[in-house]
Amino acid sequence: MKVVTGATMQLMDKRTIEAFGISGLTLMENAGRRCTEAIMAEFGSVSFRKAVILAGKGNNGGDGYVIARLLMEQGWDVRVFIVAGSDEIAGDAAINLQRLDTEIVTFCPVTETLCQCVTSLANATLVVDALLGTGLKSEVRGVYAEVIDIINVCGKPVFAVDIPSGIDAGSGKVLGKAVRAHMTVTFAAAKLGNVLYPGAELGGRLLVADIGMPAEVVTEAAGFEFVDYDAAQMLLQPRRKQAHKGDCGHTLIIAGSTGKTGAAAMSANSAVRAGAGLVTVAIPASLNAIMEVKTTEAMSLPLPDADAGFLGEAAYDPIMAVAAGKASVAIGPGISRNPSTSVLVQRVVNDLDQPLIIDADGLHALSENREVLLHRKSSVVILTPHPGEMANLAGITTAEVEKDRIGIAGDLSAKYNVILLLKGARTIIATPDGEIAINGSGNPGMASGGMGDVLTGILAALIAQGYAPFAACKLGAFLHGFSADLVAAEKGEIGISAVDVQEWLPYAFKKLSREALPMHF
Ligand SMILES: NC(=O)C1=CN([C@@H]2O[C@H](COP(=O)(O)OP(=O)(O)OC[C@H]3O[C@@H](n4cnc5c(N)ncnc54)[C@H](O)[C@@H]3O)[C@@H](O)[C@H]2O)[C@@H](O)CC1
Ligand SMILES: [K+]
Repeated sequence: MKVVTGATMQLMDKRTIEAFGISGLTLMENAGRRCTEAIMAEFGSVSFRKAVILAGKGNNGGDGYVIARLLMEQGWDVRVFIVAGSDEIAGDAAINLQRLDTEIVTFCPVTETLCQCVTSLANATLVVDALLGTGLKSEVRGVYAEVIDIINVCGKPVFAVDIPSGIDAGSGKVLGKAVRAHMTVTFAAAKLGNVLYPGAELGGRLLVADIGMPAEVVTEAAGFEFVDYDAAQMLLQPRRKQAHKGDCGHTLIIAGSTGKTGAAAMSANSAVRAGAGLVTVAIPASLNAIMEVKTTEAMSLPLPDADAGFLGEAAYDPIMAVAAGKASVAIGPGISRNPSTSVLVQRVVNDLDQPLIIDADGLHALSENREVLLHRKSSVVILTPHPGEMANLAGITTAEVEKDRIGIAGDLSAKYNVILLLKGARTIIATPDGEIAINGSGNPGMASGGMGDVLTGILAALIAQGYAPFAACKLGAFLHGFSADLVAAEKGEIGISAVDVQEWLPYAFKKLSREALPMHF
């Protein structure tokens, strides 16, 4: 699904009107009609049908007037409250306002005029939020903020036009105060504010409506890819019926140290569950016995131990030897932050030419010597930081990362010529040539240790199976979250463990597959 900023949507509107001769009035009519259809689909069968429409002074309000007219045509009782004076409404919105019976319209430019609105809401079937859309420019204050409070406490289903009022369409952030909607109908393409948190949560169920914008305007607009179920399904490749393990790739995972053998085991076992043909997990020799127990399908490879259960430079030669011919190499989960381990990671990342996935303590090692990324031999490097690791890599604070996740991920990806997968609620995947994908799966139950190790294993396995790097990251991030969603559907969100997500991966693949189940004769 395509996602754009509010500013891009305004350019798309402009191009549609100027280059294709489709008027703003037509777009507004279509927008209002699509919203009305969605309302009728949801509430058309209720016996008492009263809509209270709260409109702002701009075109979002204009959509609200169209909805008012069309719902009245369907026999609804409609009341429109406009948070502005009558002289403030202009353009297409004014034309649609004139089409309404003046008796149903009340202007509420100041707080004192809001009591009628509150009274009217008491017996409403639903409230339509047409206060502010992509034109929101600043923090919501004054009478707009009070109306948002009224909407949020009224206890009625809330239908948001384009985006919940108060959400910044370019970031999903709440500008001062925002409406909490049950459902949002957005137009032509989703806005970032519809899919990024907290906007995504405040919008409720999202529908993207076709308002007659030419397909080329939508496809050619600068934007982002939202990886939802349909998009992930398109990425999943069927496996050849004659496939053998040699076709499915051999991945090497270099991981683990004393106290963190679980990270190595989860990465290795997740690579198995994500379909790698063969998995070798390279660990410090003193941990081999426990690794043999924690992994069954994966082969463990004991490496020279620097001391009590961590790797140092003595492991460099054996790693280079065993990595030869591997389809992918993952390095970092639980590998420790010992100085000698960090030096080893830096040398290995510098010298290996296999596709690399670098996570966790591996990223810490790179933060201490970022130049390695510029001098490395491998043409495919995927970094999978969480916001704290990203902050270290970029030399900024975690708060700064969270302020502009897409921008920071994009910048670092271009700077180091790597695919940057920035984890979090709505994982961002950035490529050096400027592509950005946003993952749509996952749930708060994933906020627990080990989830990143599972993702590393999934990515290592997908790359080993021959997926192109960007496709592997999009599909891998989706499967990771989708598997957790399947676990949550069964067990609930709280208490989900990373191993649960690992073990549900085959079900996630199965649910995503377009293939019929194999028939056995
Ligand atoms: N041709 C078009 O441009 C179309 C626009 N459409 C609708 O129009 C919306 C965008 O319309 P507009 O650009 O008129 O803007 P909005 O209707 O989103 O904003 C309304 C007005 O609020 C003001 N404003 C900004 N921040 C504010 C704040 N914090 N507090 C109070 N007022 C604030 C702005 O100055 C603007 O005049 C879209 O979200 C969509 O709903 C649709 O009708 C489809 C076609
Ligand atoms: K709105």
